[in-house]
Amino acid sequence: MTSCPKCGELLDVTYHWDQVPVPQSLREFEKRWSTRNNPIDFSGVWRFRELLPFAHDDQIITIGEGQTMLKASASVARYAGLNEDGLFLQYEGLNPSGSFKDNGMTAASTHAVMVGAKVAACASTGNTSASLAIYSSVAQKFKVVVFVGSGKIAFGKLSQALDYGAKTLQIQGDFDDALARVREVCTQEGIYLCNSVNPFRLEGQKSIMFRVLESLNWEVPDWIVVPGGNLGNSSAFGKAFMELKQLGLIDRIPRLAIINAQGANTLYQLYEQHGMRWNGGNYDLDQSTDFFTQMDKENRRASTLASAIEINRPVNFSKALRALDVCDGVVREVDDQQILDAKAQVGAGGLGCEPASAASVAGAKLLKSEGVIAAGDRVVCILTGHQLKDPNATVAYHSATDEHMDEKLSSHGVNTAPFSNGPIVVENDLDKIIEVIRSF
Ligand SMILES: Cc1ncc(COP(=O)(O)O)c(C=O)c1O
Ligand SMILES: N[C@@H](CCOP(=O)(O)O)C(=O)O
Repeated sequence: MTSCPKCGELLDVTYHWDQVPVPQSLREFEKRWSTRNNPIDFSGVWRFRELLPFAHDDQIITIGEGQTMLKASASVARYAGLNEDGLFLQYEGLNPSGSFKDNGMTAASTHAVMVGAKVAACASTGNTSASLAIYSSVAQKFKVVVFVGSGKIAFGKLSQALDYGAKTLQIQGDFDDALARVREVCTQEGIYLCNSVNPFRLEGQKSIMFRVLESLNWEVPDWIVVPGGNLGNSSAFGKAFMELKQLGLIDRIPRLAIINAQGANTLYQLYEQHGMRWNGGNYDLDQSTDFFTQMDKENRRASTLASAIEINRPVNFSKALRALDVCDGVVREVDDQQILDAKAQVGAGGLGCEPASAASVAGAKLLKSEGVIAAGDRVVCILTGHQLKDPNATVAYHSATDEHMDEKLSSHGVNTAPFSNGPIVVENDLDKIIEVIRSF
């Protein structure tokens, strides 16, 4: 069960903190750096286990997730208009399945096995399914069924789920349809659901913020900027900071910027345009209900090249409102042109990422241009997924010219490729090749 049978709201994990041996200072977690030969201490999630204390050590299923890094990028900072030492990229593409989802899936898989699940399922635009499938293939404790919308998954991601042995159901419709359906199926069949409706998954995703703080020598940055899709990450980040503050482990909370793609901007519309707020959970439900009724009436579908955030009905909507409240947050939308341009800058300026991830950098640039982020702020952009996840979008961007744009790009409003770095066709002739190389 992932939601309250009475009100339908998603469940949340809460702890009796007074019964948990929480360290007095975050620095105490550094002790685990020297015991990294223990798999639980090696994990970038479970080495913070006192902050997600729902499993015993011997129950934890880990495959070395969370060995990720925070890296300053001067060139991406310049692109965003920030001071050269002020922009950091939290690179979650280093996870075993290549996206941030592994932080959550180690926790969800652990809980699935704790409750004796034999089958787990998810709907996915690709990364959730890749992550769930790899945990199942390593743990060998439960089978996996994945629901994907037709034509809505990048091949890099689909190939992972297939290879890791998940059964994949391609159903008519998009991610929102697939998620609604898998929720029904899981309830009816008693299957363990691993989307971000699962509160234990979000417990694991809190650790991304613990590692950001750790990399900044436990100093709180000014901003966390994250792409917003189903809003699991933003919800988890808000919970992480809320709990750290309650526990007295940090003295201030960074501001949170959630960046929607323009073609999938439900949160942006409801938060920034309709002024919806958390208000202790007593937000005006009617306002969102009307919004979604209208969405259904018009059969309004999410549409963006950043397929991982092509989501119109974010299930964690209400938890994200809480996160925005905790973190004095803002929401912005960026279009596909801004996303792909930012992606090319991230690629050329360190690490690389998939399209959805680059929404964070595009969003930071936008917020700086609006004066919401100041040039001297310390800004952490979350790069949620590996560069190899969606090669089609990348190659299309780099091969496009102003005269000749890829059809799919232009149908999504991407009409120029200012940072294009496409292959140069050159005759297989030594002199000609050298001439080209010398011209760089
Ligand atoms: C690469 C990538 N970035 C961002 C997101 C959006 O994250 P969230 O759903 O937690 O908002 C997803 C999937 O949801 C994703 O796969
Ligand atoms: N981008 C996601 C969409 C599903 O989100 P989830 O966080 O609810 O699992 C994916 O990779 O499938």
